[in-house]
Amino acid sequence: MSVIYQRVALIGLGHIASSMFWGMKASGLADEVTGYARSAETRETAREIGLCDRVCDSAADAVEGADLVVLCVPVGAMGAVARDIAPHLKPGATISDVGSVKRAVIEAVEPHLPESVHFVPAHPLAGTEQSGPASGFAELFHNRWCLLTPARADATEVAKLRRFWKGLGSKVDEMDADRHDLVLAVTSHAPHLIAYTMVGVADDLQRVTENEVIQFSATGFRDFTRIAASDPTMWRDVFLSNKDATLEILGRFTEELFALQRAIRQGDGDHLHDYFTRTRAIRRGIIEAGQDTDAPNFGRGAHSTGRAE
Ligand SMILES: NC(=O)c1ccc[n+]([C@@H]2O[C@H](COP(=O)([O-])OP(=O)(O)OC[C@H]3O[C@@H](n4cnc5c(N)ncnc54)[C@H](O)[C@@H]3O)[C@@H](O)[C@H]2O)c1
Ligand SMILES: O=C(O)C(=O)C[C@]1(C(=O)O)C=C[C@@H](O)C=C1
Repeated sequence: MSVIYQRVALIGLGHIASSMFWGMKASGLADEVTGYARSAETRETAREIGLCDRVCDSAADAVEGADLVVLCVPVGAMGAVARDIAPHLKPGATISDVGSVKRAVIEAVEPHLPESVHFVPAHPLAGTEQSGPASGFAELFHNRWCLLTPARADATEVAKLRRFWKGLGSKVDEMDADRHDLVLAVTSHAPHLIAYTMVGVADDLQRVTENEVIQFSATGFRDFTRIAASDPTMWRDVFLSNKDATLEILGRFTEELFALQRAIRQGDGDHLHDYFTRTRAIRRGIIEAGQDTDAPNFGRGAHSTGRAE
């Protein structure tokens, strides 16, 4: 891979930024990567582990001369960061972000940006329950989608950012920001809230059963505990920033849950069996379409229908 942006600035040096940095180094996508994080402790850790070619003590220094600036902070902090860096941006630079919500980020960031820069918000659909500067790894984005929701940019700059994310190993697509927020409310935000709730319920119960819940927890529940270990600041901001879509999905979820609850109470086995048959077919369809790269049989007889470039 050849260099796509001479200088890249990462603002916020946590899980996603560190994965981007190691990925850029592995693929040679940038000549120099500068970084800034708000806490002195994070900047110190970054220096110790060699995260970024240059760690700066201010966001202004980090973005000076950068061709690509990526905001990698919690969604609720994006607006304030954009306001702070705006006067220091290089004309012609592309500003992007990795926030899990797109409409709220566009509304918070765009008003601060000078006319002379491009703004191409992005969301890599990849991550783990880890956070912080030491948690990143170069392969995080491999074979994962990265969705771009261009706000103010010409086609050449959007295409350049597409190439950049492809260079990090992602499949890239474009989406309208509102559509993105609704889709992600279904596939990521509501499931996280459900995992948080289930682990909270188990914790309450544990006080009654003294450790049995965790000791004998099955694989499904362990997956819930992994998700529920995700960063509290990040997820607080996601729910507060994607309020309408999340509440819409949770409303539908609650209706379905009540229907299943009634079927159990009334002994309506047909309802339960039909429902589970439908959901099983959905999972199998995803695997057959080759869209679940984690599935044990991925790549065996699977064909891709993705629109990745
Ligand atoms: N973790 C995931 O699974 C995942 C996946 C895709 C997208 N995202 C999005 O990526 C962004 C970063 O998430 P992460 O997982 O890397 O979080 P993280 O907690 O690992 O890192 C966030 C970093 O931002 C810094 N920070 C916080 N407020 C700041 C501010 N005002 N100014 C400067 N730095 C500040 C923190 O010190 C930390 O270094 C979030 O917007 C999140 O929604 C996360
Ligand atoms: O695998 C996980 O731990 C994740 O939660 C990653 C995940 C997701 O829901 O898939 C979480 C939030 C992001 O915005 C993108 C990816």
